[in-house]
Amino acid sequence: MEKIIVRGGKRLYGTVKVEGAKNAVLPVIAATLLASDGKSVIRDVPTLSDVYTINEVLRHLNADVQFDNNTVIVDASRVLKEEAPFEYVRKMRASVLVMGSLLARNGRARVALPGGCAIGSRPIDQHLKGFEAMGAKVKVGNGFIEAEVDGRLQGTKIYLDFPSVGATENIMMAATLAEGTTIIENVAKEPEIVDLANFLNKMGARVKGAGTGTLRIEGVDKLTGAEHTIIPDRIEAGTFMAAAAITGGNVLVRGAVPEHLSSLIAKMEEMGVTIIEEEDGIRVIGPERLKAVDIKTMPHPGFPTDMQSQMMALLLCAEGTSMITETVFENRFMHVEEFRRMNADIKIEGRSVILNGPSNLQGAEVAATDLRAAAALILTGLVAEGVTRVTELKHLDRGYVNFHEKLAALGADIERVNDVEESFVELPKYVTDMNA
Ligand SMILES: CC(=O)N[C@H]1[C@@H](OP(=O)(O)OP(=O)(O)OC[C@H]2O[C@@H](n3ccc(=O)[nH]c3=O)[C@H](O)[C@@H]2O)O[C@H](CO)[C@@H](O)[C@@H]1O
Ligand SMILES: C=C(OP(=O)(O)O)C(=O)O
Repeated sequence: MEKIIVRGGKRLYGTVKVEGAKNAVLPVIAATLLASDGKSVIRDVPTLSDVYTINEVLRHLNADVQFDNNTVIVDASRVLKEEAPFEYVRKMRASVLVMGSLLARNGRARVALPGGCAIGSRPIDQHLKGFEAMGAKVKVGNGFIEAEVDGRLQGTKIYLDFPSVGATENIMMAATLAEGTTIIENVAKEPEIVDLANFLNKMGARVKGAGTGTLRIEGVDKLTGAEHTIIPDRIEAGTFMAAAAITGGNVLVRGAVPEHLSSLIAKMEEMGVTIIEEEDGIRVIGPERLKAVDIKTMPHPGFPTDMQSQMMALLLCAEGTSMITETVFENRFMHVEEFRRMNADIKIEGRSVILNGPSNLQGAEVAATDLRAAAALILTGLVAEGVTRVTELKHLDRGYVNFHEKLAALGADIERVNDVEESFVELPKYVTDMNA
């Protein structure tokens, strides 16, 4: 079994470079399906398992996809198939993002129902409501969602019950080729939405209002492949900012965009962390003692749910009582039990978690429950007494490229091993004394 093994106690120093954003690149690759002409060239693509999965989905749909040197090249000009089967959607829920493009391009899409996952039930009713409002007939049965439209989708007005990131993206993609104008209200304002809109506009779409609460999309007849560079990953950046802060280190997170990270920066400053905006990134200097704060996750520009577990790791080390309230997903506290295995003083009360810090954290064998939990457990291992072993690394590989190598380059005592290769055998004290 693969594990990451961390020995706590090292402060982190140096510079770490942020990759392109996972949550931007997945919808952008899905959007390349809209181009009936020309190739799309997407740069700064991270080598994540999710990227390989979305590329496989596109290949299955009959697009030609190449991925080399952090660049994805897609030629979707051939006739596309219409079905994204369960084997892909099971691996990665974001596979559902091909639905809007397929429906707009083909008039028909058949995508396996995504189902729930470790962080919640995650329905897609808002995506489907949007497609229906644009004239599609949507049928759910036998584990699939089928959407079909006679002729073109029709521009219309859609109000989302919740500013869902995926629904905003899926409906926006579908609307680019609709007849007439689509106005979507109460949309998500995440930087990844803006990145997708910028890419669509380079393809010839007419999308206005990205980053605000209302999108206005004038449908066009045809889209063409375009070139685009993906924005830096604000969650990977935030995770390294947390790594610097938790170890009392001094790290420049190169490529981090301060405007994408305002809520995190504000909370970290409240905790006593020094944040310096430099020309090419954000420098984070951890204090000797972190202060307790309260956090509530919200849609952007609120505090991101994807940083909730990493902040929990940080707050375990803060002095005083903190409360974290999760409002975006109903079940994103699976990591709490794993923190408890590391001796964390933490309890769940409804949709909140109460932490009494600082906990006397101890290394333990823990399992990642989702990708951000994987990162958070590793962060905790950086400061826990003794050795922490983190398993279920398939989650980590969905969202982080070379995570342990980047931490090791900053001075962490960390390695990734297969069980049989594990080199951190705990030797009895008389042996280490003899070797000293
Ligand atoms: C690939 C990607 O970009 N993933 C991100 C995206 O996920 P995703 O796009 O799935 O997240 P959403 O914003 O859609 O979901 C937010 C909330 O809305 C609910 N909901 C959503 C759609 C819907 O039709 N009905 C409904 O009830 C969800 O169950 C959840 O409780 O945004 C989340 C919220 O910032 C992030 O945590 C994920 O990292
Ligand atoms: C929850 C996340 O991703 P996904 O929506 O792909 O599961 C995440 O990036 O933290």
